[in-house]
Amino acid sequence: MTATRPPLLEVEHVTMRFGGLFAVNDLSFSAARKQITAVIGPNGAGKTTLFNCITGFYKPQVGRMALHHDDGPVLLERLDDHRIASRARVARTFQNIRLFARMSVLENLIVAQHQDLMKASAFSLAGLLGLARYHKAEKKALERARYWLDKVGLLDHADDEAGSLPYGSQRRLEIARAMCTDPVLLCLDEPAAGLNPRESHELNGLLTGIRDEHGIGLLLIEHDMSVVMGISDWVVVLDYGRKIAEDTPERVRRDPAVIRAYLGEEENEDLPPEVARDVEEDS
Ligand SMILES: Nc1ncnc2c1ncn2[C@@H]1O[C@H](COP(=O)(O)OP(=O)(O)OP(=O)(O)O)[C@@H](O)[C@H]1O
Repeated sequence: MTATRPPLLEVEHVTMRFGGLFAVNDLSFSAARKQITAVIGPNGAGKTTLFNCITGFYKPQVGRMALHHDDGPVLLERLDDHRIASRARVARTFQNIRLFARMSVLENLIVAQHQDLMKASAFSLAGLLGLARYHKAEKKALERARYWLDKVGLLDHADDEAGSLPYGSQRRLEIARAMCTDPVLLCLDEPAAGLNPRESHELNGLLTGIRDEHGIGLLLIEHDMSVVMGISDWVVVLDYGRKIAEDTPERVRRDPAVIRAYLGEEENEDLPPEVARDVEEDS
């Protein structure tokens, strides 16, 4: 008999309080390998706080977050953010782009691999002595950077200043930078924010490509429902820090609790367009 493999990420009873406010309240869900799991919910529902817990920026007061590698689980709540990136191999992008604006596009991707390069250089010694293993690591870092620049369509801009790129390209560069750290879980905080419909469509292709070709898990916070409904395999819905639904995109958008959370006491115009269309069709 073969034991069932656990999901990639298991979040169990996570609670994060700020004073008396429960930003995330007794939240449990899991995210699978080779799948895109979206976390959605109205403003203030607790999505970013959840990401901050998973990536070590916050320590939840209660709960367990296990990332299952082939050699066993890593408990994220026990690690600081650097170890979560390097040991657990969780990468993230931010709601507000955080690139090194004055560095070149390529340099941003090399800096992201700083950890590997430092190790290979024995913390500068091997680099200073010109040892082969450092050159090998340096070559690998460059190859990886070029691979991801090609994937996000920025190879021709490798030498441009990152801050000079159009907004949509900076978003793609952030994703490339996160992928250069070779994660098993990629957390994306509103990657489609500020993108036009064409860029949003391209983003969908990039993210499904990462899922299908690289076999990692993606955790996605997104308000753009065309992205959520178009590419997610599973959707977790938060409201006031609590999980109110989790299901496939098709079922979640018809869920009365989800519709109510987005509607509040207001009229349909507050609904994401994809959900509003379903409500109209159903009525
Ligand atoms: N550092 C903090 N200190 C105090 N309260 C906070 C802090 N961070 C978040 N909150 C509160 O926690 C709640 C959840 O916020 P969070 O940013 O996680 O929501 P969100 O779902 O990501 O919202 P949005 O979609 O607007 O980005 C909100 O009421 C917010 O004001």
